[in-house]
Amino acid sequence: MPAALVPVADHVAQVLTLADGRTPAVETVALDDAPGRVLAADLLARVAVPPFDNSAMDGFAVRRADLLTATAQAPRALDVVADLPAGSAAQPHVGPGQAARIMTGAPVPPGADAVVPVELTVTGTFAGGGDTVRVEVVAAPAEGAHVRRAADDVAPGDVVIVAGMRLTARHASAAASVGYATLDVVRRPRVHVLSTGAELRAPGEPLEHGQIPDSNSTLLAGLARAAGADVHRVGAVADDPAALRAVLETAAADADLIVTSGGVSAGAHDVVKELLSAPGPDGAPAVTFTKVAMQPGKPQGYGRVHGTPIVTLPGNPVSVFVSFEVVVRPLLRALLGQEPHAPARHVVAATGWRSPAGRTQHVPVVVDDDGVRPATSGGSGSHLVASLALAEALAVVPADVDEVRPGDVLTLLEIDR
Ligand SMILES: Nc1nc2c(c(=O)[nH]1)N[C@H]1C(S)=C(S)[C@@H](COP(=O)(O)OP(=O)(O)OC[C@H]3O[C@@H](n4cnc5c(N)ncnc54)[C@H](O)[C@@H]3O)O[C@H]1N2
Ligand code: MOO
Repeated sequence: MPAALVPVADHVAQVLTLADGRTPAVETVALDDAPGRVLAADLLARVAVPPFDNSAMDGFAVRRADLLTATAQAPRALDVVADLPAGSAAQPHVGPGQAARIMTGAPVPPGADAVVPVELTVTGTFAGGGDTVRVEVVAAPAEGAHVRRAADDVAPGDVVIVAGMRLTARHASAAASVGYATLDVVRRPRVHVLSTGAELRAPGEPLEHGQIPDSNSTLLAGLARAAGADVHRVGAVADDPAALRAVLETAAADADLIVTSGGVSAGAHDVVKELLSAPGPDGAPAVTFTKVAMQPGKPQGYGRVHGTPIVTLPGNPVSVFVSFEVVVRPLLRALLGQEPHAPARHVVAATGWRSPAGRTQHVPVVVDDDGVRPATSGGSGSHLVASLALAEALAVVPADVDEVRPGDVLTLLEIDR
């Protein structure tokens, strides 16, 4: 009787042990280079946002108490004692019956407690050169009107970005706004990606009967790079144990993680399994090959080669994609000092489909207003690599469900992150 399939969560937990005891190395990058990187430590504001009380409008900084009775019929006149453009370092005192002309972003001067927009004034021309002119205000401002308070957004010492965050342009701009020109980020894990199979040719090469393009190494390299890794794509290695051994030795010397595809099932030429099942110096196999209760992606392996973590994925291209999302991405996240699993979202099925009993199904889906539906009529077929480009997410069907019905709630794995 065949051995029971390993539940997906148990397998992922085993693979994650490859990251145990590894502390991510840290490096400093300029803000422009920060998007795509992972923040190494909580970022505390060095300066407040805004750093000072400032005007939200072009107009006049005033004392509200002067203007309580101001209306269009009975405007209130004030003496204009200063002109404050954004960037002004001047701090003129605004006394009773006075105003300062002020532009958006300029510091609100001492004594003033509200800003009247220029549209609510009738004679707001300013003579310049320090001359005192008068402005008429036609409405009473609300308390603190159009004043953006210092530290409205964050105060010095506030946590602005938490460690482990995958940085975007928004994070880089937040860091700039609180006083940083550089950020400490996690060094990218070095990942070597290779494919195995005698049938594989490099993309674009002419194909003889029986041959196919190596699409898996392109897929894995792109996914790992987008997840934050520094990737070396080895490409395709023939089904030859000596050649594979040599490639793996080179990879182990350079990489933090090796990811392979193909050669892990029950075939006569499954070279990855054949080579790496052999016991290491202490007698224990360095790589464990197993069958996981998932579809696609059942045959899997994980372990170490010369001490370097390795994950061996099955060869079918959709299996590779699903395996990356389910198995490799959590490991990469762990190597980057992130929580292995991003928070799950839920969706409803817009249509029904079959799912293999006893295996968690991961179906490439498109996401519409009424829910998700398989991206191709072939569902989760593991060879449908060209149509995989249509997918917008993976829908997860639990192992104990063999039929999805319209309206069923499913977990959604986001892709292209
Ligand atoms: N007797 C059994 N046969 C198979 C089993 C099984 O349990 N018993 N499992 C099936 C499942 S499920 C999968 S998945 C595949 C996995 O096989 P391998 O990991 O050994 O992969 P290969 O045989 O090398 O290739 C499978 C398939 O994928 C194509 N392929 C491989 N590499 C690439 C690449 N780099 N780019 C594009 N396409 C690739 C390859 O040509 C094959 O068609 O085994 C089943 N068989
Ligand atoms: O589990 Mo295999 O990956 O069906 O296709």
